[in-house]
Amino acid sequence: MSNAKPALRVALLGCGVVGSQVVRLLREQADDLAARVGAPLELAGVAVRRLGRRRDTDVDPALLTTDAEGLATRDDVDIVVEVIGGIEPARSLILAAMSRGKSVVTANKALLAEDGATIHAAAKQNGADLYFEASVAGAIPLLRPLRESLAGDRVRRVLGIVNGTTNYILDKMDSSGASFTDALEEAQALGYAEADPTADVEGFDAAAKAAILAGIAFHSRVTAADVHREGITEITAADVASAQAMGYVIKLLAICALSDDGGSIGVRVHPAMIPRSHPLAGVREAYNAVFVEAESAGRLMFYGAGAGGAPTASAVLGDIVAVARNRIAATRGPEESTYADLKVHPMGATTTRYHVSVDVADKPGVLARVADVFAEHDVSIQTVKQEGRGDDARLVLVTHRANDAALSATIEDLQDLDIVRAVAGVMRVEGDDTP
Ligand SMILES: NC(=O)C1=CN([C@@H]2O[C@H](COP(=O)(O)OP(=O)(O)OC[C@H]3O[C@@H](n4cnc5c(N)ncnc54)[C@H](OP(=O)(O)O)[C@@H]3O)[C@@H](O)[C@H]2O)C=CC1
Ligand SMILES: N[C@@H](CC=O)C(=O)O
Repeated sequence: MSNAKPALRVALLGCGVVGSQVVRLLREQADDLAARVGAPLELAGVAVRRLGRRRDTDVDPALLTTDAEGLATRDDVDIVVEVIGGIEPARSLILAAMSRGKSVVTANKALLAEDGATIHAAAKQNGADLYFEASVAGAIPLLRPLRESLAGDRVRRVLGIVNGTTNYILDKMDSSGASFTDALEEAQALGYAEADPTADVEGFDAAAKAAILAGIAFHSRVTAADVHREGITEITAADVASAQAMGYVIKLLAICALSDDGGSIGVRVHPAMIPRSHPLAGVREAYNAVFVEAESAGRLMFYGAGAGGAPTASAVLGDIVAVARNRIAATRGPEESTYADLKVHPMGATTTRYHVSVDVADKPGVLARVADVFAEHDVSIQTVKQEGRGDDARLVLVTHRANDAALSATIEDLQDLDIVRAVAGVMRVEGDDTP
């Protein structure tokens, strides 16, 4: 009598940048996967929007369908992998699959950050597995370490680069002086950018990832709407060059941090100047890197490919193996943990540092009047430099940490001073105090 377990059948919803690589890996690694799972994994079908479209890998045409719901709910399907993206129809498809007892693997950060509550509740109600490692930082194992390996610790901060497209763009602008538009086109051609790159360059993608990270790290429900978000579309080649001249590099950072009293969380995504000696400054191209700071573990760094078909498919495959093993063992992975129920505090209540360039009239008393405005808002100046420019001068100030609301009020009041020609640049500074 044979001990071979029957195959586990996988329905793939979406066969684009990520899905086509999932198909390839399921085929090329079939024997290894079967050995690791303890049963073969068989592709039951592949749902797409356009049947005739050219794919990046060979897909048996007999497996292709446009009836995603029919496939996701078929009786002969055990595992549903959603790599369509967006809110609908992805949400309805996942819910339909769970209601029919399927295990679900998804890479869909937009959906989890907007309506994770519904998806997690359905997983719980139906006793279904929900794995989503690929939704944050592509290939990097980050969610499972947070959910499982660090379950015995207290995370205080998660900080890093979680969007490959914007890192690619900022890196190209920094290393070759490329324009924003040229660098974005390259990132799109390489498959890093979302279908609509607005999600990347305006920081929505990073904000969705920050919401997922904060929710897991702090055992609370955090949605994309809770995240303070600024993108990189306003950053010019001149900003990049001026940061470079001062020994800084501009990166789009996601920062999720517990307040000092541990009673709330700050979750923000914005461009920031970091010193070129900081480890995040060396994160090039579409790579991602995330620091997790936990009370007992100290500082951990996770680094790797944050976007692209094959790296993301690696994370999807890892989840497929995990849910397949769970099905064979008749068990489930960990449920969502939101017991701490911490609230997200507004950006104004966060402490940050600013780098400010102000064009002023070059005459006596100007520096004192500018310094007075900072003092009125209780913002302490760390360094100030002055460059002459004919009748005008440029003051470049870097502050100490201060309340973000006080920093922005300082900028508003500076703009009202008669000796100020223009506030030429304002950017947050991170990393001087965090290697
Ligand atoms: N690209 C990346 O680097 C990463 C992506 N992700 C996430 O992975 C997911 C997939 O991304 P990606 O592969 O880049 O996206 P693509 O746009 O490349 O692929 C989307 C796929 O979904 C199919 N599709 C769209 N609408 C439907 C529908 N109504 N029914 C059935 N199929 C449909 C498309 O079909 P057709 O091919 O016929 O148009 C296409 O095959 C997203 O959630 C994304 O955020 C996560 C990490 C990294
Ligand atoms: N567009 C995203 C893809 C992965 O999530 C990125 O650039 O990081």
